Amino acid sequence: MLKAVQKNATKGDPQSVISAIDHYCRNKEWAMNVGDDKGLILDSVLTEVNPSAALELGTYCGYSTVRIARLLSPGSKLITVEFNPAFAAVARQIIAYAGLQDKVTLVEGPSGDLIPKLRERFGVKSFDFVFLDHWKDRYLLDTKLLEDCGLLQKGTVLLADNVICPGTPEYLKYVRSSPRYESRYYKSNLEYTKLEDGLEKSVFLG
Ligand SMILES: Cc1ncnc2c1ncn2[C@@H]1O[C@H](/C=C/CNC(=O)c2cc(-c3ccc(F)cc3)cc(O)c2O)[C@@H](O)[C@H]1O
Ligand SMILES: [Mg+2]
Repeated sequence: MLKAVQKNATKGDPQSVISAIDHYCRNKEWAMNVGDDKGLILDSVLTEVNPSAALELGTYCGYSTVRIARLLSPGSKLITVEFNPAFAAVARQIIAYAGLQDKVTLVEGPSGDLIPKLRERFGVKSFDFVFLDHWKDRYLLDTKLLEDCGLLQKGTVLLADNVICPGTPEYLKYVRSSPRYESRYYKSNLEYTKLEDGLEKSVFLG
């Protein structure tokens, strides 16, 4: 994937990096990026929220990191969390190739350990936007951890990938039944396939 970006994308042009990855993953080797179909929904929700402080759980190779960071207003920041050093190393290069390194802080380690430290380490008061795309059985745990750490404020938008495939049943049940969230499902398809998948947008009500 990184070679495809270096070969086919233009340095400093995030859209060309996104297109290079999508082309590679559609034609050469599937990978678990949010992809171009769900990516358009991510773009529109992000543009609507226009966050000054955004969090991504599960950087992987940085595809959604680039999608998010390219749409941030000047001065806004994205913190992305990844515990696999090999994936983090690739992501850093892809983020830098897109020229977005000044907007992105990639933190290496498990989300459960890092979330309670984000305030003291990065001076984050709270997040306006959270993209969940890491291990599916961590979505609910980490959402509750974000609540308990006071990192969500009234109006914070959580956007979760893969709520159908592979699926995140407990997380969905929680955000759809809790009076503290206003939740909505955006139907789409699993990246680079015709299978159904979708994103769940949940607004924290405080
Ligand atoms: C607690 C903790 N802390 C920090 N980093 C963490 C972390 N837990 C995981 N990570 C990191 O995040 C990524 C993991 C993403 C997991 N995503 C998926 O499993 C996934 C799978 C599919 C899929 C669908 C149909 C299939 F047939 C096969 C696969 C599609 C997707 O879009 C996915 O996101 C990966 O980079 C991992 O190191
Ligand atoms: Mg995903």
